[in-house]
Formats: sequence, structure tokens, C-alpha cells
Amino acid sequence: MTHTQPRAILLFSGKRKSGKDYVADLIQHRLTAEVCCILRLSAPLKLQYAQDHDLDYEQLLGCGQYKERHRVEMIRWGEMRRRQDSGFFCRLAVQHATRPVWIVSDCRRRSDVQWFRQEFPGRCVCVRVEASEQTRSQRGWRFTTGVDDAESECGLDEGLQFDWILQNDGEHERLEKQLEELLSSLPRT
Ligand SMILES: Nc1ncnc2c1ncn2[C@@H]1O[C@H](COP(=O)(O)OP(=O)(O)OP(=O)(O)O)[C@@H](O)[C@H]1O
Ligand SMILES: C[C@@](O)(CCOP(=O)(O)O)CC(=O)O
Repeated sequence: MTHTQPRAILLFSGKRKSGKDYVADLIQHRLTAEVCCILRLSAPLKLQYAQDHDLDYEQLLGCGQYKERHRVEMIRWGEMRRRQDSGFFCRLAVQHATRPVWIVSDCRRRSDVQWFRQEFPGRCVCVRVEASEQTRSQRGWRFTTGVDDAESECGLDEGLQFDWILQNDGEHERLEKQLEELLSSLPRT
């Protein structure tokens, strides 16, 4: 498998409804789609799961209740595949990536970060997107046993030094300032 060498890979992680996709979209808008692509490790997982279970892939990619209804079983299926090959979804997610800057918007496990660091040494930037439980609840999050107390949501709570922690509680100017600082730290070439 071949993939181009990006100059920077932003490895996003964060709790459900913290705003990973929202912040990734803001960064891509700032950098433009010609420079920055957004990769989701969950996309190849959801595609295969939808095909295997005759489900609507587009709705699994969305942020509504359809996805949440299938989350526990998708987590179980994904972890079974990762036990066989921890880099399985990472390889699928990057296979068509060609832009200089990649955002992986949904890293959830140490094996995700380890794969990218081994594959692209010196190019990975670990970014944690944070929001209060109150904010997340306002965005539709509800604590779910088997999800919010499982590796899928807790796998990166410890054991990883983040390069950046972005506070995303809804104050637009504060978020934009943090993004300015993050983007100005990226290599230009
Ligand atoms: N700073 C913000 N201002 C306004 N709306 C926001 C902000 N951050 C996130 N949102 C909204 O909150 C909801 C959840 O955000 P998002 O989908 O990016 O979270 P996520 O971390 O990717 O969640 P999940 O892990 O469940 O996919 C979305 O409707 C998004 O538009
Ligand atoms: C099954 C899973 O990929 C669902 C992720 O959905 P989302 O990133 O919250 O849209 C989470 C996981 O892989 O543990």
C-alpha cells in the first residue's frame, strides 16, 4: 500500500460531543481542502459494518441517534478486528490521503496513536479536544454504560502526553485563538 508523506498529521481525540469533527472542519476551512484532509478511523469501520448488517452508512457517519443505536455493537465488532490487526482501520483510513496536512479526527486507542507514530515518525501532533460535561450534554451527549466507560471513550484518558489541548466549550473567539496558535506551530514545508 502506498500513501504520500504528509508534513503534519493532527491526531485528534476527545470525548463524545466534545467537538472533534467541528474543530477539524474549522481547521480544514482555515487551511483549505487543497492543503488539509480529514480522515476518520471510524469511516472504514462503519462502511464494513453497514455492509455486513444492511445498515445506512451515511446515517452511521452522521451525529444522530441512528449511529448511537448501533454504537455498542460497532465498538465490539471494531475491537474484534483490532485484536486481529491493530492497524487495520488506520491503513484503510490513510490509503487515499494525499494532502500535506491530515487530521485524523477520531483517535480512540493507544494503538491508533502508536500506528501513526511508527508509520510517520516526527510528523504526528496529538491534539485533545475538550468540553465540559454540561456543554456536551447540551450537544446531545448522555452517559451510556458500555460506551462512556469503555476503551472506545477512555482509551486515551491516560498514558499519552498531548501536544495541544483545545478547550471547545462554545466560546468562538477563545477557540479561534487556540487554533491560531496550533496552526502557526505546524511545519510550513
Ligand atoms: N464550538 C462549537 N460551537 C457550536 N457548536 C459546536 C461546537 N463544537 C461542537 N458543536 C456542535 O456539537 C455537536 C457535536 O460536535 P461534534 O460532532 O464535532 O463532536 P464529536 O466530538 O465529533 O462527537 P462524536 O464523538 O460523537 O462524533 C455538533 O452538532 C457540532 O456542530
Ligand atoms: C465504533 C466507533 O468507531 C464509532 C465512532 O463513531 P463517532 O466517531 O462517534 O462518529 C467507535 C470505536 O471505534 O470504538
